[in-house]
Amino acid sequence: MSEQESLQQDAIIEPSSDFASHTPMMQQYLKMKREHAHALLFYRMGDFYELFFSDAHRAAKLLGITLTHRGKSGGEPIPMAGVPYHAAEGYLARLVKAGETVAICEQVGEVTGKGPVERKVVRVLTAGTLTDEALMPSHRAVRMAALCLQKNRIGIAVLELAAGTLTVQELGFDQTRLAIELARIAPAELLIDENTVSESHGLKDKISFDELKSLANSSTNTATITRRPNVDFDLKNANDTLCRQFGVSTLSGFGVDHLPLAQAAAAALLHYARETQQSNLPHIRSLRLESMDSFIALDPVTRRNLEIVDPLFENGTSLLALVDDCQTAMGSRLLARTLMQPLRDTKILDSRLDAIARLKNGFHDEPIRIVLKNIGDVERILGRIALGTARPRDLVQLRQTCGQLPLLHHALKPALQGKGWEQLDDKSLLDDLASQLGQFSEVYDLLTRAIHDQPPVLLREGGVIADGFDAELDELRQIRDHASQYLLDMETRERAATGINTLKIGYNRVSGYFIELTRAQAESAPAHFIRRQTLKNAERYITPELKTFEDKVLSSDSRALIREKVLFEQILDYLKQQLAPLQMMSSAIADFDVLSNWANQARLRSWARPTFTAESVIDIEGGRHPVVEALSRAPFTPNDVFLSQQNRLILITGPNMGGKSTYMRQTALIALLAYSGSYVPASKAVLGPIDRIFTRIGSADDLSSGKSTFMVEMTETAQILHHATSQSLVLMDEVGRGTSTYDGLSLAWACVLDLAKRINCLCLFATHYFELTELGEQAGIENRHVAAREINGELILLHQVQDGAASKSHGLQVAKLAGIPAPVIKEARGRLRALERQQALHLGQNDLFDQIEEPFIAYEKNEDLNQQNNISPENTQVLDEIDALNVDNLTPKQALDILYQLKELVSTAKKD
Ligand SMILES: Nc1ncnc2c1ncn2[C@@H]1O[C@H](COP(=O)(O)OP(=O)(O)OP(=O)(O)O)[C@@H](O)[C@H]1O
Repeated sequence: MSEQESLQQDAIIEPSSDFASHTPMMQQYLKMKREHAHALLFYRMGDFYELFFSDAHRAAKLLGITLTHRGKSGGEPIPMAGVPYHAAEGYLARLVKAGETVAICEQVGEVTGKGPVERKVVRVLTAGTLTDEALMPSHRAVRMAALCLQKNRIGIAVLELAAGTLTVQELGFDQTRLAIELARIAPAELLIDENTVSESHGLKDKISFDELKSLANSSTNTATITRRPNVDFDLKNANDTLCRQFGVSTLSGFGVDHLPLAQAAAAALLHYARETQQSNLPHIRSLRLESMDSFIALDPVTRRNLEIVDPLFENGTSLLALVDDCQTAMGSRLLARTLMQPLRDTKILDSRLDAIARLKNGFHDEPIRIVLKNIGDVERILGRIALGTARPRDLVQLRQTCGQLPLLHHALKPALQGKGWEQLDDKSLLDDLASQLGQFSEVYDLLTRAIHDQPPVLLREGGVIADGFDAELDELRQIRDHASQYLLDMETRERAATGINTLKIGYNRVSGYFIELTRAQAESAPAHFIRRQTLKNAERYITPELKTFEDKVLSSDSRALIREKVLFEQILDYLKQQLAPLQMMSSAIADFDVLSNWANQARLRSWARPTFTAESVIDIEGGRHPVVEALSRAPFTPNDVFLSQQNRLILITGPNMGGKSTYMRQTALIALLAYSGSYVPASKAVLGPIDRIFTRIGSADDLSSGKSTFMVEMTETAQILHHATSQSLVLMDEVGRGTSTYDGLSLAWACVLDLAKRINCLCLFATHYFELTELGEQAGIENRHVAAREINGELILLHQVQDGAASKSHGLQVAKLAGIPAPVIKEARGRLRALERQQALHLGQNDLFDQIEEPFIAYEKNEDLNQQNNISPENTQVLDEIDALNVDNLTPKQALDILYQLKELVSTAKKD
């Protein structure tokens, strides 16, 4: 067994508890590890980060790196794993993705030769506090949330550290609402008070720990749960913490002074961010109060079903992926946020739609988008500037962005002047945003003068600060680069001054630089030559000038680096002073990007501007499903939807593959897009208020939660029946199909009535139960169907939604299309007829599993029989019908009905 294998298999060695028995370096390590017990400690050793003891085992396992050992502790080898510092980012990214917290410990002191170099944990990386470019996805925001629960209320705070945005809300505790909020926020890390949560009691007995975990890790998000000290959530201190952060004496300006739990949650986030970043977070300058009532609520199931941000299947396309053609990463992230939280305030939406109209109609978005292409991710760059972790190339991108601002103002001009402007508003959003952009010519000038055109990735590599920016740095570089020329020049000068032509300037490691004269010439040495060394035939001197030069040359490289660092820090300090207007500029750019993107999408895809009304309606003409339309090669068939005060529920019937799900989803997506402030895939869309979108679409076994398909279906249905209101949009696809026919039918029946009559919501209900279409006679419920034709036995799906119920299911034809073998289809057809006959005869079957009264002949046998007797299947059917009749039990009305049916069968057979 190799040493590596034996180490992997060994029990994890813990450090000896006798502190004094460790080497000074190990003592330093252990002290630091004690302070960061829950983190993997990356301990800097020269060009490596090293991990020891159990950290080494863990890192070796997670990263697949070699586990070895360094030195001994209590007579045992110390397990060690290491990664080179210059390649650390990739490893860090993998660890954080795996949910680990990593403390980075750097050497901060000088090497003195006495004891270990001073070290300090400079940063702690956690899933929710990432800000490094290489560690986070560029198009997805990384957010961290904190929950503070007391009695029946909960405070929720959300921090996006890289962008410096902090939002809070406080609401009555309700698990469903919490689920909706966590799905909207999609935090990467969730902080909770260690005193209020336990494995056995969950969060103050209100929600079990497993439930909380599953809310934090819904189908659309994965979050690490981090327990934090109770004191971080202290209600009394929270106000102070926040006031200090924002430099105010009261929080009333933020509208949160009466929300102690929201404050406590926000304070907990700040404590954590400060601790992990070792920074006072200067870019977090305010706090925004949110209310979940300002958004259309979307639970995790609905987000998933509608494939808003993530597709249901790996190769699928989400709505976001389809419509995101933003030119900047900030724009893409804002677009995702916009779709994640559709707004209910139609005034804000209308102002955004006005802006899109103006951009789109005059084609003004095109030049804007061209300029935006050259703009960097300033939002995150500013975050790194504030945290002191900005890198040279961050400043290059900031410079480039500032350089683009005059071009952006120029590109905006026609849009601001109002050409192509439809519905003029007094106060235009575009004007507001343009005024927030600013010019930043000073920042641009400074960065142009200060930062090299193409600096290296890291400051410590040198060559970041441009030549000509700082005289001291220039001189140091000059000395370093031109030392030999300088010496030659000095030599020429000294020869001329002394008249000694053999004067030489030399260097050796012991004495450094010197001027050498022959013994004979030594007498002519001028007074400022200071004797250093006497040789057999020569004298060596130093001069003040040469001494200064020597000091400069010998240390010029490291001094140049130190000087560069000082200058870089000064530039960061200068930029920190400008954070507020720079952040405003970056947020305006993101807005322009999103608005231009919507304008471009609307034009490309022929989308129409939606209108909002106070009446509870959904009136869509020529609606299309944006993703199906874009991805399908065949032309998409547009369809109308009309739901109003009188028509609350549409029952949709029709064949499989007919387009029922597509029709329902497109209705929800049109509403979602409209309430995200976008044009929509329809020729007209008028929408009334919507408080929440619910979906019960498709189903997959949720084996991890131990729920069967039917159980999942019923749980989701129950949620809807409990929580939908008259302003909710509800999509129900084939409810009841997961159980026996009659059970399912009865449930679906009762659900339709409850949705339409009691809840009175806006509802689309797709079903294969034709019996349900009877309900279409009732007030508020309307039958519609997806049309299909059978021509010469071939099924043609028209995807057109028409009034009335479907007349036929065509299930077997669709099965045939799907490639079910012909004998199976034939068998199914026979079975179907028998079933239909029984239904027609009102013999009633309690359950599909009951024995059908009539003995059924297997299809092969049946076929033989038909051939023998030369009886067509239709004839057999008619004869079977008659044979199965129990004439004595029939009422005159039933007898007449059967006669009609038989006649229908015969005439259909004749036509075929
Ligand atoms: N309006 C339309 N225009 C063009 N193609 C469409 C339209 N609606 C649906 N389709 C196509 O038909 C396919 C099936 O649609 P959909 O899944 O909505 O059918 P369905 O009626 O819900 O089927 P099932 O009852 O089997 O669930 C879609 O994937 C799409 O390719």
